[in-house]
Amino acid sequence: MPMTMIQWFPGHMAKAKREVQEKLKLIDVAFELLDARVPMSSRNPMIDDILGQKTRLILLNKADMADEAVTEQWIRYFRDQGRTAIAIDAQSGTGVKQIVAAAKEMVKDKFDKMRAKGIKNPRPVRALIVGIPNVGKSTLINRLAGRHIAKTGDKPGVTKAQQWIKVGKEMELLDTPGILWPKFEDEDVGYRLAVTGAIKDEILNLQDVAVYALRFLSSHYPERITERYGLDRIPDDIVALFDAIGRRRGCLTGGGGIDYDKVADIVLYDIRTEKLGRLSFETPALWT
Ligand SMILES: Nc1nc2c(ncn2[C@@H]2O[C@H](COP(=O)(O)OP(=O)(O)OP(=O)(O)O)[C@@H](O)[C@H]2O)c(=O)[nH]1
Repeated sequence: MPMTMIQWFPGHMAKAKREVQEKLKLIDVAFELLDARVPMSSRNPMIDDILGQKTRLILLNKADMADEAVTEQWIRYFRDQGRTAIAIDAQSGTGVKQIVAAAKEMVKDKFDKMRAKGIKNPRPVRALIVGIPNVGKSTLINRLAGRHIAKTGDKPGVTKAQQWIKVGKEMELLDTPGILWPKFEDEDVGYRLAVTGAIKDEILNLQDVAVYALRFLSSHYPERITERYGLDRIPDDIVALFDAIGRRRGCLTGGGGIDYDKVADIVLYDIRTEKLGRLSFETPALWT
């Protein structure tokens, strides 16, 4: 469901939190699904409070689109905080096999205790996926299930019983993920989610989003910009950069000026379809 379909009023946030906490009672491990390109911006700001002491595995999804070196930095960053994070691509399945093994390892003590109490064959490890909209929860559920599980979404008045999806013999996953909200009040977060396509383009001004993206890319990946748009160098002035890309791409208005909306469209399209290569829009250094 696109982000715009969900109205995150305080009451809805409280309800979402309550729903996730109800589900936590049923599971051994929570999979916190983040976007590898923007792990902090795609994180729920209250996640530590919501998950409490529940065993948690961080999954950096869409790693296929992220800068590999930066993803490694994030894995180390989380490790330094005592958390386990693994990079995955739910769409193609890369890394997904590691999930069951990592989850089993994390709940080993709990299951060893069950065995010590005389339970010979403890039940499969039970898990729940939580994450903000569009981070890939349904894609991962389908990937782990090995088949298509219909999205349930919020249907007023329809309460559906929780179903367990079998993931091989050793794991069971709740069929409905926990949907949480991102940190709306932070402007950078909003822009990063917009650049990566998690927030619908209608919510923010497209030119603003492209300005944000080009500024970031100019300082972090300058050669990608110069190569892609055939520029000798990146102009210091952002309008001059829009002009240069616009001229290269023939984004002209009737009067011969530059069509900035068109330039913004092209740049964001190029980012989201990997025409500029694999990109990460935040590094741990920005958050420490
Ligand atoms: N490149 C890439 N795209 C992915 C990956 N996982 C999911 N996607 C895409 O991301 C988009 C959102 O995926 P969904 O699975 O619908 O996300 P969701 O978290 O269930 O979204 P909501 O229903 O809004 O909560 C879809 O277009 C997916 O195809 C991935 O690992 N790599």
